[in-house]
Amino acid sequence: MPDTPHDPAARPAGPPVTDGMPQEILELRASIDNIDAALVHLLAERFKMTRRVGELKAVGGLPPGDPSRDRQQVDRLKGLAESAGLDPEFTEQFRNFIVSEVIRHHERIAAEHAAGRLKGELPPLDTYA
Ligand SMILES: C=C(O[C@@H]1C=C(C(=O)O)C=C[C@H]1O)C(=O)O
Repeated sequence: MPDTPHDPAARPAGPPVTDGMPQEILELRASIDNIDAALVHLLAERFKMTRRVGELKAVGGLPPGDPSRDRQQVDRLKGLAESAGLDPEFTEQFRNFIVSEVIRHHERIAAEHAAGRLKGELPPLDTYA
C-alpha cells in the first residue's frame, strides 16, 4: 500500500493521455491519416493508368475485362499479401473491389467510343485530370 493519501482526482496509472485519449492513439492516428492520404493519391494515379488502358481497349476493340490478367494479378497479390502478413482473401476482395470500378469505367469508355465520342485517334494522356 502506498503511504501517500489517495487523491480521487488523480488519473489512473497508465500511458500519457490528452483530452481523455491516450497520446499514443493520437500519434498512431496521425500516421493512419498519412497512410490514407497516400492510398488516395495512389488510387488516383492507378485510375489514370486504367482509364488510358480503357481508351486503348475501346479503340482496339478489346473487351473491358481480361480474365487471364485478373488471375495473374490475384496470384501475385495473394503471394505478396502472405509475405507481408496481410490476409490474402482480404487482399483479393480489395483488388476485386477496385477492378470492378475499373471495369465500370471501361464499359463507359467503350460506350462513348461506340457512340462516336471517342474517335480512332486517342486523346493524349492527361495526367492532371
Ligand atoms: C486495366 C485493365 O483492365 C481490367 C482492369 C484491371 C486492373 O484494374 O488492374 C486488370 C484487368 C482487367 O480486368 C487491364 O486489362 O490491364
